[in-house]
Amino acid sequence: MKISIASDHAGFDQKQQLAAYLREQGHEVFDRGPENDDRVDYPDYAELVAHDVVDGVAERGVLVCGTGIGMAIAANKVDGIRAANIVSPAFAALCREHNDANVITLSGRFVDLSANKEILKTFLSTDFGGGRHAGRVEKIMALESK
Ligand SMILES: O=C(CO)[C@H](O)[C@H](O)[C@H](O)COP(=O)(O)O
Repeated sequence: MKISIASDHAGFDQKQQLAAYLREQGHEVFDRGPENDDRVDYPDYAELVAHDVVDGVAERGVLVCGTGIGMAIAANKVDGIRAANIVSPAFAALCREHNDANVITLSGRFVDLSANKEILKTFLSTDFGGGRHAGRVEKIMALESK
């Protein structure tokens, strides 16, 4: 799968490790930065990954900040993005099955690397359930033009 990933300074270490993990798993990874842990502003990186996803450069996006919250708020401002801030594999499965999330945002400060790897694996391997969820996701996307 083609995956775009980025972080801010708080998520930098885990972003590096998660990008390597995804490559080991055979994914094609576009690392949109940053290249070190100097302090940066997370919306700048959320924007890069969100555009990769809506432009079709990547099928999914991964964003890591201190909590994942700021990244989710920022990414969801881009039309076409359904970003979910996830801290457990169960929620990772549900954000795919029910919400067809195309971007996952992770916490680099409150969730450890091995838990985030498990969360990411679940996010990438779970399909959208469709059915009763499809109309709800369509209604979410229609909000962009209201
Ligand atoms: O947006 C966030 C909180 O919702 C992220 O966790 C950021 O990484 C955090 O705000 C960065 O904070 P810092 O004090 O500038 O390191």
